[in-house]
Amino acid sequence: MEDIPTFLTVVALALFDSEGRILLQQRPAGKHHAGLWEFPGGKVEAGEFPRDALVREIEEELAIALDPQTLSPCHFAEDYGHTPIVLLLYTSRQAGVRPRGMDGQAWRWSLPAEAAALPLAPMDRALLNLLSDKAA
Ligand SMILES: Nc1nc2c([nH]c(=O)n2[C@@H]2O[C@H](COP(=O)(O)OP(=O)(O)OP(=O)(O)O)[C@@H](O)[C@H]2O)c(=O)[nH]1
Repeated sequence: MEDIPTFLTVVALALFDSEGRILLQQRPAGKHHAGLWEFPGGKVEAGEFPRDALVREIEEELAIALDPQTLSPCHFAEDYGHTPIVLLLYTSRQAGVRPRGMDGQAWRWSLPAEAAALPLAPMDRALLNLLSDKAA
């Protein structure tokens, strides 16, 4: 059997603030799905565990030192497009976070209803609906 994964694993974070808002970022120009809003995160690299990949991505993208102890596995989504992807969504309520867009990307805190009105990355609308009950 070939030692090649059949799908990409992507990890993403729904970070809640004390008002039940979620941190979203806009995919930068030049990337796949540029301009769409998403939960911060990215691809799990070979040899990495998902939550380590998430801590790395959040540091790289938003200069947030995420405490892994605050992470809870929450939902997953799948997209069987050209490159099949399984996205693992975690939540965190880590306090005192001050994001910086390290790729020059925009970011915002949004209530679930506000987030639903944004143009979202493909798998995110379903994930947002599942998250809405966790906002309060
Ligand atoms: N990070 C992230 N990716 C998402 C979300 N929803 C969703 O459909 N995706 C898709 O999952 C894939 C993740 O790739 P990515 O581009 O974020 O990963 P990465 O930062 O490691 O990519 P790179 O290779 O450009 O550095 C993209 O096709 C992206 O559009 C989401 O909420 N967060």
